[in-house]
Amino acid sequence: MTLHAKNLGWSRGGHLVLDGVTVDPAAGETIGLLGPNGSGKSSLLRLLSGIAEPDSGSVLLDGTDIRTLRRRQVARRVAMVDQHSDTEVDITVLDVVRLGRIPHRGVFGGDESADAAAVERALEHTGMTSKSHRLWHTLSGGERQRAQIARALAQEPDELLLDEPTNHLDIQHQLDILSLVAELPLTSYIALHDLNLAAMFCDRVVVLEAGRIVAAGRPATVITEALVEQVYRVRAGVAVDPVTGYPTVTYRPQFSRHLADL
Ligand SMILES: Nc1ncnc2c1ncn2[C@@H]1O[C@H](COP(=O)(O)OP(=O)(O)OP(=O)(O)O)[C@@H](O)[C@H]1O
Repeated sequence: MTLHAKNLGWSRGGHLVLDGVTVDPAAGETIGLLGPNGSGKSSLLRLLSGIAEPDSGSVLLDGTDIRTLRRRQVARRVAMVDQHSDTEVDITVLDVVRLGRIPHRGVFGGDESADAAAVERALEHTGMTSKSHRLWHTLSGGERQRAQIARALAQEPDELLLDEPTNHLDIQHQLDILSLVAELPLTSYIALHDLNLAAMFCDRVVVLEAGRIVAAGRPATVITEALVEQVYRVRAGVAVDPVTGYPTVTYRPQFSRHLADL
């Protein structure tokens, strides 16, 4: 059940962006979306969030097509942090995180103590408590990213969609955010470029190439030298770390390409 992509097809500007994409996570799983630039990861997240509608196939939330659900019903269950989550308005971190509570407010308001507790937990989980009164424009890129993740966590979703959530974060915060997401009792889809982080934190990975799934399964099965070469056109060594058991990718210099140009 949970949030399920069923045979999704989506075209934009005469170009087939997603073609027959099916992903059916078990509740609580962390799904890594991998693939080169333009392979369709963000587009898949947009369809899963309901921001955009597929041309064919469907997105199912516990078996119900999300097109038949009200926006608020979806927003109470599904939170998204996209690559361009930003704000022009100069509000504080606390205000940004409080936005996550909007789907939980009814006509007569909401439960203020539940809202405050959810916001406090989200700030704490993302290490942003001490910065909660800072204005948005004073934050670094990584702090903004953590504030947006806090906003999504304050929403208390069952399903979390993250588009490259680590791209502005230092190593410590990359590991902190991904281990938090992996440990929370949420189903999450995370678009990632870092194959080693995907191997460490994802239960399953789905590899997209030109809008189609070319491999899917446990990271140790999917992340292989052959796959990295086929999908990313990069030579790499993949070894299983004897301590963690995770596959670890080491990239090889691409000298042959330069030599071929000489
Ligand atoms: N609205 C649109 N109009 C035209 N083309 C689009 C539109 N949205 C997406 N595309 C195209 O669809 C393809 C997939 O884009 P998408 O952003 O989903 O890829 P991605 O895997 O997330 O890439 P990246 O790693 O660069 O973020 C790209 O070729 C992109 O140019």
